[in-house]
Amino acid sequence: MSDSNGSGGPISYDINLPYVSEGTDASQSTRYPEYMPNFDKIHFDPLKPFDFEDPALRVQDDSLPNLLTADVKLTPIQPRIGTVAEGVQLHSLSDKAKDELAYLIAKRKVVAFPNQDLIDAGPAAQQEFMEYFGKLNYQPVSGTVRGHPGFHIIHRDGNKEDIARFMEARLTSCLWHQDVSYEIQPPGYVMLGLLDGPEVGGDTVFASTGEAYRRLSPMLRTFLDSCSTLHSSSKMIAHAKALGGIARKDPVDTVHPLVRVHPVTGERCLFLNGEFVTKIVGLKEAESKMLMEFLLNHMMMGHDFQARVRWAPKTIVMFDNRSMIHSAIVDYLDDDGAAQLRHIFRLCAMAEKPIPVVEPQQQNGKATSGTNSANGMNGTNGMNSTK
Ligand SMILES: O=C(O)CCC(=O)C(=O)O
Ligand SMILES: [Fe+2]
Repeated sequence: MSDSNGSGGPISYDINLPYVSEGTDASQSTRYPEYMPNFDKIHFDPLKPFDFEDPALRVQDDSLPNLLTADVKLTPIQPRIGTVAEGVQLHSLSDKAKDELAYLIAKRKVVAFPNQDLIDAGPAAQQEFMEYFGKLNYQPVSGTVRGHPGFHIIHRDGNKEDIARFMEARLTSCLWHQDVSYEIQPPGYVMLGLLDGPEVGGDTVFASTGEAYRRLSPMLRTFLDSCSTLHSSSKMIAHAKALGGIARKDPVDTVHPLVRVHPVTGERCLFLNGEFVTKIVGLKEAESKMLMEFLLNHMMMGHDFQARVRWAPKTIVMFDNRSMIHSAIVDYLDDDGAAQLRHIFRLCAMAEKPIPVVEPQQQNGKATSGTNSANGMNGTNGMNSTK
């Protein structure tokens, strides 16, 4: 597919591919050797359909009394998106508080939790925590934690040659994407946990795909509401294999709506990224390429609907993969172009099959504008952004 990241070259996903080969002495390059990327040869069957109910829909009281106790302080990162939540320990939340956590993330889209005990609670506790929010994704190509296949591990330390090769044909390290968008039920709530990282740099940047949608003209929105796109993991898997990596799953190709309705907020969100989407179904090649480039550029350029998260070790960030597109920022290089240590894990909780605005049968001429309002909770809810 065409370039969406300003490099002029084809898009690949190799910035997340292994930088530590088997046999590397892990203890030299991390305080968390258990989380060094593992590439044991395991094969997973395709994900079967599963029932999903968003935990946020169980919330009765939008003041979130179980989560936002007196010692919790919420600070907005940007007025409408992003919150830093101090005083919450994810590890000790009740189920009711977890429902409210889902609600908070659905509303604010990305929430950072500094100083989390959960970081030191180990992979089993972290996986169990995220299983509350949906079925865990097992990563097809990237490093994981042995015995805990829900983990996707990024470990960068040095990697001078890899980074130089990666940057050879590109202008930026940014790869804007939604995680695992090619699955039939792609992730909703996603957790990132920083084990170790540079003092400055290595932020993660997020853009609101709902606000990106709302900025478009009503005429274009109506057209996009009826479009669908092809998401595929084929290229990522072929690329991993070409580099001598493993593939734990067969490629998955899925057609998704280009605009999806959020099951909690009712918001319509663009669902399109530069990593996995290969085309807009039904358009001619040039039309599809042009429209995808336009929409991706719009999301990447819209600094007035973006938020950047700054990290410190033991910070956990949770975000909503249905209403956000995001990118890592690899700017923590020394003068020689070698990366400082950054070691982070990701756990993705798979959610609903993306809800279209226009049901496919309506697209065949019966109706032109759908009004799938999902499950309410749209508009104000009295939740202050600081507490
Ligand atoms: O490293 C980061 O900041 C984000 C990583 C990411 O987006 C991913 O691995 O899917
Ligand atoms: Fe990601």
